[in-house]
Amino acid sequence: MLRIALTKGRLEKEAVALMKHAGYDTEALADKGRRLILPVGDDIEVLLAKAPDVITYVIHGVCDLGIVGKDTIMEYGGSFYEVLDLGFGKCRFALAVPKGSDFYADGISHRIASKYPNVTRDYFARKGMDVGIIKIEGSVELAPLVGLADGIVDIVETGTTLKENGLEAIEDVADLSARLIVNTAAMKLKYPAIEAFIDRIAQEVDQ
Ligand SMILES: Nc1ncnc2c1ncn2[C@@H]1O[C@H](COP(=O)(O)OP(=O)(O)OP(=O)(O)O)[C@@H](O)[C@H]1O
Ligand SMILES: O=P(O)(O)OC[C@H]1O[C@H](OP(=O)(O)OP(=O)(O)O)[C@H](O)[C@@H]1O
Repeated sequence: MLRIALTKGRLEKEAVALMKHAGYDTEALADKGRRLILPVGDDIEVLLAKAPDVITYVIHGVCDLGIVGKDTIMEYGGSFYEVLDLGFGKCRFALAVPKGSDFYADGISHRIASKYPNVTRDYFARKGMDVGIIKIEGSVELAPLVGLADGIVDIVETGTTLKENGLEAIEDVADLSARLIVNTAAMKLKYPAIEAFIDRIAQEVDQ
């Protein structure tokens, strides 16, 4: 039996579609109601969790595999194998500021709001810049609008949220997409089953 932690929300639908195209029986996932653990055929069960919790379940070994965004992997890290770029959930991390503002002008403070403080710290550390980081849980675009921050590091997909709130991306931080991760011990102990799953999914991703 393999147990897979799947990020619920935005990544869920495409992850389920990918498994279905790979030949897995995803009927229970399509009609899940409020259930959080769903069977996929006889040999797999899928657990639905918030993104950072997917990593927690995989690291602790209660799930063998996980499907999670690269954003979450970059922010939380941990010891696991990242085996496949699943090719959906494509977006990017960007640094965005109020349109027309000069973030790097002399005398400007560098307060950055983000749901991803570690990613933000690492990004500016690589530039040799010490910035103030304000952790925000969502709708991060609000922070510069009300003067809480000078800029944000956040996910950008279409750019609509930035545009409609008078912000502009000035630097790309990283390309993001959904990834398949594997618990390190499970990779050894359940290798044949895990390899078979990775192969079937990888074939679909390539197409
Ligand atoms: N605009 C977006 N475009 C593409 N992928 C996105 C976008 N926003 C988030 N994602 C991806 O989907 C994952 C889950 O995002 P989702 O918004 O469903 O959950 P969340 O970030 O935990 O927010 P919430 O608290 O609203 O559930 C993110 O970790 C990221 O990988
Ligand atoms: O470039 P866009 O296509 O506009 O997408 C980007 C938005 O999507 C995400 O927010 P989400 O809807 O998950 O809400 P949140 O801000 O509460 O996390 C992200 O944090 C941006 O706000």
